[in-house]
Amino acid sequence: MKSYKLVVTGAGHVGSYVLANAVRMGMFCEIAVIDTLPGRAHGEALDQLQATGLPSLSAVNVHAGTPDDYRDADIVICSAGPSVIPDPHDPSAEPDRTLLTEANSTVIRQVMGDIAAQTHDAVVILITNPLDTVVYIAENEFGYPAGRVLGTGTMLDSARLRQIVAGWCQVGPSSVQGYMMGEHGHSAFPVLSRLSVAGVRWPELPRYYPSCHALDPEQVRRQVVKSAYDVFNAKGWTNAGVAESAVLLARSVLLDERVVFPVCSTLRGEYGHDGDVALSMPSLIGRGGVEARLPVALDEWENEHLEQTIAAIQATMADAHTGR
Ligand SMILES: NC(=O)c1ccc[n+]([C@@H]2O[C@H](COP(=O)([O-])OP(=O)(O)OC[C@H]3O[C@@H](n4cnc5c(N)ncnc54)[C@H](O)[C@@H]3O)[C@@H](O)[C@H]2O)c1
Repeated sequence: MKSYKLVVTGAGHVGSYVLANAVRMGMFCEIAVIDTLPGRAHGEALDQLQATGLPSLSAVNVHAGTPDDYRDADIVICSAGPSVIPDPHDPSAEPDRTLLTEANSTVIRQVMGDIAAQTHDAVVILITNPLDTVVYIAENEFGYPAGRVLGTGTMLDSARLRQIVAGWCQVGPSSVQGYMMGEHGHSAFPVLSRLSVAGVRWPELPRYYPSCHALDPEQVRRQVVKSAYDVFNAKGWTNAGVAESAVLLARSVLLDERVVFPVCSTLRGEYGHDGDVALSMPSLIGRGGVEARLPVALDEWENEHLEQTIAAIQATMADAHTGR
């Protein structure tokens, strides 16, 4: 029977949560943890290893790793590199993730170089921001096979959207189908033309769910984008939603689930773009990573926002000296 190995690269607020969720998922027999901060990978790995002494967890060989661990990895989840930090003088500030472009384009080039030197088989799931530019660099600068590099992208933004709509309708979030597209950042937009609550489309929601008032798309968009900063400004970082997204993606790959998630990858002809931008859109996830992108037709407002988000991502890509 095949036993699966995960490498978690970057074991800060996000990576340590990924590690905890991955241990609890019970699908990996080995997890290697890599971090440049002395002691961090060892400490996080040892902490999780000790937790496996409890009967609720399966036995997992969790240990500090080196780049050699990429060689036989099935999955790599990377959250290496700094995050933006709250402004102590402005508790409602929304610092743009693109502030990280210079630092994290260097980090991803180093990490992806290490991965590509050891394997072209592992599916690499990226979290590091600015996510879309980081994915573009990793996918296009290292000769890695198509589909095997992806970013959690707007999976997290989409979870926030569904949770917010569920609150408006007073239903459980699993009754909401819908997603955000574009940049994992300020220019992400909701695809309301495709959103439904158990089949009831967006314009009809107030009729069936009186607590849900008609809102224009821009208000929805702003609320979802702001919701990230509600967490960020309160606790200093975000980690729960993105860690769950990454581990869910890992499971979908390992089980070849062929489920559709809004993840980030480089467009190859979709929406008239071929190899010049990476963004999140509905994508089929299976054993090969991103097995297909599904370019759903968008309405006029959504198409305008698609162009705006592409322009925003390409500006960041230019700052990172990548792209065409
Ligand atoms: N995509 C998303 O939805 C999402 C959500 C939250 C955070 N993030 C991003 O994830 C990243 C990590 O966030 P965090 O809050 O965990 O930050 P953090 O500062 O707590 O942790 C980052 C870790 O990366 C390590 N690191 C730095 N360079 C490294 C390298 N070259 N190799 C290995 N490890 C390295 C650091 O030592 C640190 O432990 C940030 O870029 C953040 O913006 C993305």
